[in-house]
Amino acid sequence: MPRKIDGDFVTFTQFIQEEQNRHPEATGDFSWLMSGVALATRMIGSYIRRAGLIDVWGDQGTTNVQGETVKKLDIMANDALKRTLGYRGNVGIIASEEDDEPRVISEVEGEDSYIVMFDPLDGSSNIDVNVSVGTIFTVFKNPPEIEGAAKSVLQPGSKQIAAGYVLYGSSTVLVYTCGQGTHMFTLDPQYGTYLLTRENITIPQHTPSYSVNEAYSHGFPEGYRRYLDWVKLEKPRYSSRYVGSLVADFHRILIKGGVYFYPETNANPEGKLRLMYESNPLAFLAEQAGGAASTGTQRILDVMPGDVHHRTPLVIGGKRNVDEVLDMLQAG
Ligand SMILES: O=P(O)(O)OC[C@H]1O[C@](O)(COP(=O)(O)O)[C@@H](O)[C@@H]1O
Ligand SMILES: [Mg+2]
Ligand SMILES: [Mg+2]
Repeated sequence: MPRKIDGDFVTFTQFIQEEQNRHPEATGDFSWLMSGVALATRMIGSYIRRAGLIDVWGDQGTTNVQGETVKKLDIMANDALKRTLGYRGNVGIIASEEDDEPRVISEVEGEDSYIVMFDPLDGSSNIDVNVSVGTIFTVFKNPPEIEGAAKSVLQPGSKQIAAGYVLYGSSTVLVYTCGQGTHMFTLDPQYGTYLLTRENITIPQHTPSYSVNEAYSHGFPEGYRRYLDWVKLEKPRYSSRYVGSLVADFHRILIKGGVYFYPETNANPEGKLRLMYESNPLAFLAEQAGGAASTGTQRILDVMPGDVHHRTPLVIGGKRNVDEVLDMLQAG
């Protein structure tokens, strides 16, 4: 059972406060920022749970900077995050999958100025069919010495100060790290509060399970095809799971282990997933849970981004599972 304080579950806000108390230099602004993220995800969760009762299904009728068809819920989620973060006063810059460029939202400077980047709705192709989707976020310090939002956001993932996601599934869970382990909170629908349910999660080192969209494997680099042939012959037999929502596929691996990969493909020669608000936050969570995350040739958190929508291949999961894939890639 999760840790309790005086017999009560630990709330997300209490947990952040505890972490901050371990940092005497912290000013408390950070927990105010995180409460903004938590509020926005509760709003997004309520839209998702009422899908069909309110108009959230279908396309918005526009295409985003990624060239993807934008869903109504992508925009509703994006607006919810921008609104709640906009009120915080300590968020200097935001960037989103759905916005062309990062934007300065307040002139706050110095130690208490943060950058927040997010994928407001992850797994868009699953919205209309009631399959789990998510929201992914990451927080960096806003470097006062760098001019302009476009440059300020270009920091390697190793500089993240916090990251997480919310999975809108059979229950709504928030998974979070600020570099002191990876922890999970479950939304109590009765009180609308995120409560600590798993602390210091550890990804199993090895689980015979992989997750990939094999429909594209003919376009994968040879090493990945070699891995897929190898796992099918291995004893005990590996199982395969693929939801098609990155957050849902990653969450299963966080709890049960295995490996997820989205390599370079013919359609996406640099990979499909975005470094800043998909691969980096999940890599931070995975490493804090004893797992690993790679581009196939480099640790994700060491990648220097070229721009805010930088794409990257991703191999993520239990350490030994990831090593098995990387060994196949190197065994060229
Ligand atoms: O349909 P594909 O090519 O397998 O891609 C699925 C992947 O694309 C994504 O939907 C991309 O994320 P968005 O939905 O946020 O654009 C991931 O969640 C998922 O893992
Ligand atoms: Mg996504
Ligand atoms: Mg998205």
